[in-house]
Amino acid sequence: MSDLPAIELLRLDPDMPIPQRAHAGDAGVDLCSTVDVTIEPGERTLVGTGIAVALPVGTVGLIHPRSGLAAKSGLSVVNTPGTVDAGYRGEIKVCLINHDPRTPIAITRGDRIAQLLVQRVELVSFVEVESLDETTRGAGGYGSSGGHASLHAVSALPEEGAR
Ligand SMILES: O=c1ccn([C@H]2C[C@H](O)[C@@H](COP(=O)(O)OP(=O)(O)OP(=O)(O)O)O2)c(=O)[nH]1
Ligand SMILES: [Mg+2]
Repeated sequence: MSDLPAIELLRLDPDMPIPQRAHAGDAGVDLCSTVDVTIEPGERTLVGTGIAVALPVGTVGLIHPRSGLAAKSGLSVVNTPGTVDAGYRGEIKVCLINHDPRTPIAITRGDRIAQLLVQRVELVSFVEVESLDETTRGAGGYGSSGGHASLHAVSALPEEGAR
């Protein structure tokens, strides 16, 4: 499926399964937690996956949340997507967060808690210049193109008495 050679993978925890695609052609392989842990609402925790890999230079591992768990329980990854550098040989860990405001999330050892994608990445260099070329966007960003009028956070509205 990929032009890249099979990626060397070490199981630091031999009980963990080799990360698998749920379906052929899926972008990510699922990563499992090595620990039992309960994450309280709004809390985060770093969990091990028992897996280490040797990614080829010119690729990056990206750790994404699983959408089903996100929708059902509010489980996500704090630094989504997590970046696994090609030179990293340590255990892949996942910084999980419970976004649900009320309900704790119980993780059991072996649960599939996140997914790892491997992508090619450009290892560009940078050159300092005096000015940049002109574009139609220019320095406009952070909403400069409009269209979010109805999406402002409630806290951004003026106080009741001030309206
Ligand atoms: O979700 C993640 C993110 C990172 N890592 C590992 C692999 C990665 O190569 C290393 C460093 O990650 P990153 O560069 O994002 O963190 P940093 O805070 O900049 O640490 P460092 O100073 O080690 O680069 O930590 C993980 O295991 N899981
Ligand atoms: Mg870094």
